[in-house]
Amino acid sequence: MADSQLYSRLLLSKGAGYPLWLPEPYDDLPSAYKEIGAAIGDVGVITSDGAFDFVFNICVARDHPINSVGVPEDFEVAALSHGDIRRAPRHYPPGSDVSSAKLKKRSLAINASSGDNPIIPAGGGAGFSISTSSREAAVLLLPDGGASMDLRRKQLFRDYALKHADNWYRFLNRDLGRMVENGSIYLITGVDKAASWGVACFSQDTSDGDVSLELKASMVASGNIKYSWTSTEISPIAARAGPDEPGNLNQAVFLRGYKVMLRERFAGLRGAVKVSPVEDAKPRDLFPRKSHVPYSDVKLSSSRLEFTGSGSTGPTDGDAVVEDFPEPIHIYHPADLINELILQDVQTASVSVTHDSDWISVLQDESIIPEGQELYRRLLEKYPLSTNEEGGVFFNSFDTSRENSESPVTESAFNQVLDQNYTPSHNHEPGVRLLLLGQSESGKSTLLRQFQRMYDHENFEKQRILWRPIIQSNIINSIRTILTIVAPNSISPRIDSGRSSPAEASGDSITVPGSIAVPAPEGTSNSFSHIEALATTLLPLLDSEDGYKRGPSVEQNLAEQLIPLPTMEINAERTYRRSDASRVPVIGSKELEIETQLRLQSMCGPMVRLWKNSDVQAILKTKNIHLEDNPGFFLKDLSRVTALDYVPSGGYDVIKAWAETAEPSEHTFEMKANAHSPRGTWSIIDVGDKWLTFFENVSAIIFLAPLSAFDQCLAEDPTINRIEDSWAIWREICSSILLAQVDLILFLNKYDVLERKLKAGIRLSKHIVGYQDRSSDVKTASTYLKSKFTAIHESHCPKRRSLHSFFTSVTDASSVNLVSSLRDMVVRQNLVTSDLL
Ligand SMILES: Nc1nc2c(ncn2[C@@H]2O[C@H](COP(=O)(O)OP(=O)(O)OP(=O)(O)O)[C@@H](O)[C@H]2O)c(=O)[nH]1
Ligand SMILES: [Mg+2]
Repeated sequence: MADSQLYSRLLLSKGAGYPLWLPEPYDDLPSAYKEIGAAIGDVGVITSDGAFDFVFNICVARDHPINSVGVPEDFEVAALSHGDIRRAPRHYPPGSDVSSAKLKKRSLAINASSGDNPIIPAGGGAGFSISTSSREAAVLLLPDGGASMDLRRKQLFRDYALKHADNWYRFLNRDLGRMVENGSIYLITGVDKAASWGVACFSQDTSDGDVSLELKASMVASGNIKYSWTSTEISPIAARAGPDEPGNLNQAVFLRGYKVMLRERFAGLRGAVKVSPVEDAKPRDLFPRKSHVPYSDVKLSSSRLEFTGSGSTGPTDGDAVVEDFPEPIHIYHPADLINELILQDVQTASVSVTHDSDWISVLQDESIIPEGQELYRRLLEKYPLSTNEEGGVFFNSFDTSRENSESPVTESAFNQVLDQNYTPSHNHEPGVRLLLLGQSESGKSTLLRQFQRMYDHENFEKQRILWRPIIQSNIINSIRTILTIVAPNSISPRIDSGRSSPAEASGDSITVPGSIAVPAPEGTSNSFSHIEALATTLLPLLDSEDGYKRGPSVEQNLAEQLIPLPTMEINAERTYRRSDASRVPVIGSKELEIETQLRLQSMCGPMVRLWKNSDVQAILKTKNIHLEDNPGFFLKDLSRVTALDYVPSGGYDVIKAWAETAEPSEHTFEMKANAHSPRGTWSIIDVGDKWLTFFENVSAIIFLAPLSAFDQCLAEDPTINRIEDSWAIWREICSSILLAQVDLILFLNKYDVLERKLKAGIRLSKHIVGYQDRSSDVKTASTYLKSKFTAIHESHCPKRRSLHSFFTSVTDASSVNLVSSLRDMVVRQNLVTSDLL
């Protein structure tokens, strides 16, 4: 089987439409077409090498440059209304794959030691490696992601196709001499497009260990990234990558539409139709051995095609019959046999159309698509076959009552649709796309919440209650931190085993390796036994956290409108995340949440006493622990947040709550017009630590650097100061060639905490050697830290660009104003072209 056939056959079962082995537009097509690639309204055929051979488009006028090949005689424009096209610009996030088999995928590390320019494609690292142990597989890899667009009002095209089918075949075969087989004409109603892709497939008789491939990025002269496959196992794998000239979102990886078939008007032909039993059918068996080529008046003399002349059993009116393919390469498309079977069953019909969504809707999670006859059987069970007055037949999978209520077509609305369909790729991404970057706990999610609070207020309000388990977990964490320091002997056995009972734990004989022994300040033995007693009382609380089941992160649970992005394996050296998974707040069941709230309420008194205890405060101070500045600190609000009817407040609790971002997510906001900025859609991506994977079509990056982290080290490497780590990430972002065009906004965050720490006497010079003996006031310190960031920016940017930097405390309500001025700035600085807003 040809590679293209194997590939499409394996990926058809994914239900995304017809997969193209050759996503790039053919070179000889009109340049206006090549720029945008396949689009809604295209009429063409799938070729045996797995491409879409475009002929004309029904949505634009006959003299549109796209229709330079010509249009059928009775051509009329298929008029669409505004809103008829549903667009999902980021349907495929960068680094996505569509694969027929289980795949191990990894982003490749950039080899920093090679001294190469760091090329960081959108997919992260220097490309991807994939491997599978399956016997056969087809895979589509989209390093830069992809968009999808679909016609909402498909009925319009269905009726159009039924009406014009005859004309189309006449035009293609008689006028253009294309010799397209009956059933092959495809009217496109939906397409998935990408700017880059890799496709691969193989099939081998025996499974011989893993098959692996690497899709690697390289930069071409235009400055764009091009991908190519490398493999050590050339033999069984067919693989392609493209495009050759990257830059446009014009590569069609999946098509959806109507397949159109005419009734074969000759008895001899109908008799030749052979339908194989479903169980042992192979793709080529599913097609008639004689193919009908309607309206061809070409004298066919090749061995493949034979014109059988006129006569009672042969074609007349210039029709041709393709006879006896020596090794026919039929392009397998599920809709083809369905159309044939429909026409067999409905003898009065002269033309049949089947939409891809019809057969997709009867797929049942199968790894290989069932044969057409089985699909036809399922379709008959699900939808009625309907005919129209002109002799057209189709599966009626639509709610026709809705069809009649469609809004009338207007000229301007139609033009808008054309614009949507035919504007060049860089204009395809409407609105502002902001990427939030920065080391862990830098304030990315907090800033996002400020955006949500301001611009998606209704949802933000609705979601407040969902933060309660997170806040519960934050409180318990704070108590655990205190007890670990002030009463290690009481709680450490629990930390170790998580299971020992309070009776066991309180025994003096238990020795705890690694626990911190804090000497009791003189004359405080009474107080210390009081602390021990409090610790024993509070121990069950620590257990209650252990009862939390691992679950999705709060970001995943929060809102339906969040678009989850895929988790990718990222090179460990490039993650700046602490690896302590036990710190990830998780959400358990509602019952557990209520139970925990009850416990918290019943222990509110002991918790307050523990926190307020002067010895506890003294010990924390001696050990330089400033709990108030730790993420998720709620001990000052205990009586409020432990109330049974507690609902987190939006302005304070939700903003202060601490939940490590486990999964990247994208959030969309509809921004209303204000005095400075027009209306527009903004999307903000909070990537957690998976940041290398996402920067396609980003308008600006907001980099958050927590200034207060100057006295902290990375948990995973205590030799690295967190501020220095921030500088290292910043350097990497500034120097990236691929980000050279992206505007950078620097948030020097947690200014409030920096100020408190300095006032508390923590000296910057003790932790940042270069600070030397400068003054310890917050102004001097913050200006110094900022100058380090700006110097890195200046010396590492591949080309000059301005930097917008701010001192921020994104937890403060005032940062809402900053967010709104940021909005104006993003617009003013022309970070996006104004026509998009
Ligand atoms: N006081 C203060 N706290 C802040 C500030 N910014 C963030 N925080 C707190 O710091 C903690 C971490 O903030 P997040 O927004 O979760 O940090 P992040 O960058 O999303 O962290 P990850 O998801 O782990 O990568 C939260 O508890 C915030 O309330 C700030 O400017 N001032
Ligand atoms: Mg976060």
